[in-house]
Amino acid sequence: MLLNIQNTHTHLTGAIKITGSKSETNRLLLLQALFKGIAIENLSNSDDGMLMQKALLSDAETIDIHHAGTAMRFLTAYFAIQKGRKTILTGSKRMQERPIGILVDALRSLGAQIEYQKEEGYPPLCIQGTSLTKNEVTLKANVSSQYISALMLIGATLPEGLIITLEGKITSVPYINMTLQLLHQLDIIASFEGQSIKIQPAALGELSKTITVESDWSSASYYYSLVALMHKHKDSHPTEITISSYKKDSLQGDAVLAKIYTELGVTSHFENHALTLRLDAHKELPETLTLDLSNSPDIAQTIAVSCFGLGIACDLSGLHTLKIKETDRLEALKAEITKLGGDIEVTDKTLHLKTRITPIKENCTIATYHDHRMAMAFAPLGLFVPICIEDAGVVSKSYPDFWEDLKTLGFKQEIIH
Ligand SMILES: O=C(O)C1=C[C@@H](OP(=O)(O)O)[C@@H](O)[C@H](O)C1
Ligand SMILES: C=C(OP(=O)(O)O)C(=O)O
Repeated sequence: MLLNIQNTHTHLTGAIKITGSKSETNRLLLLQALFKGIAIENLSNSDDGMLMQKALLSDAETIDIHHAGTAMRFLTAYFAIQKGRKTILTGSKRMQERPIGILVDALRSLGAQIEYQKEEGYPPLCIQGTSLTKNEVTLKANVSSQYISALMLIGATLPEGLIITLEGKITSVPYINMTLQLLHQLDIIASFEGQSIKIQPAALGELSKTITVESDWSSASYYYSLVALMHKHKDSHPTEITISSYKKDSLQGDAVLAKIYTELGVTSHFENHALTLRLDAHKELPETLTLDLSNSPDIAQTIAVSCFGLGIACDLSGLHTLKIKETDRLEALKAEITKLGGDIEVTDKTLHLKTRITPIKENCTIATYHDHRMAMAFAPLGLFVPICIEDAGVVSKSYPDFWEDLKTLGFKQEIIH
């Protein structure tokens, strides 16, 4: 579906309800399958969350997880400990290009039986479930934190628990802390200090807990971007978008958005789980926004596009994980921002955008590369020019209601056949 979107209104106000964090949902669903007695509220309605749920309920031999990277990694650990069960775990063409060797090696060193079906180091996997015999493992921590969270999630089910030693610079640290905090909420004794994670064994089936998932902060990023981009109308009506349900003390690293976007003139106000984003029309924008995003890789696209829209430069670092996500996000950003008239350079871990001196090109078609975040990150530019988003349905990976929610903010949308 090719979608042409635009918002010519000179003011932006609205209230939007976003469903639960995809990351928290994926963790809690897996923990729920391992430890009976967990109830979850405000689950994510994302495709990835649904796929995770379906996979955990299925007794089929072949499980296809499509584009859901977190689910792929977590389920590899889960099926590795399903004694006596054989599972072929596969995914989309892109999933078969996303590396999983570090996790497979770690699980094998604990006693897991996992074979590659096609290329060494990549899905699909043939997993023969068994009891893991060891309780100590060492793995590289600089490629994806999902490998580490996957091990942490099964750690408490092992008879002696699990000690994980991390090698190298740890990437996406808040996601490891999120896993740790959720284990704590289930009264599992676990620690993460320096390069070492320790998980104590826990009794299976003894829990009785209800956990409410906070709404998804990565999805909130697109509203931060919209409010920031209203700088062009700063002399007109107040800009204010309320999103729910959020809290100040989040488990999600992407909550750093509140701090980052103050630089771009967006203030955040929490009240009774509602988060109101307001434009601070007097804020003087920086010439260059400089950020290390190694702790919050999923908001890199939003921030790059916000800066492009505002016409300011940005220097983003810590982007080494972007190349192995739904697409090579660095190359995708470069291609699409260039198409719109931007001057952008990328390396394999950084992005440098120059101050924009020419107007944004109108009626460009943004390619989305099977990546939900490409579609959603570029959509706010519809505040400036009509913009076409290719394969707009791709947003369902994390935020199926995105286009409907944008409509409520006055975005006109036309499907082009
Ligand atoms: O654990 C998680 O829920 C996630 C971890 C991050 O991946 P990396 O650790 O590979 O950066 C993030 O990009 C992904 O969307 C979700
Ligand atoms: C990278 C992402 O997801 P995953 O790795 O779970 O596919 C994402 O949602 O931006």
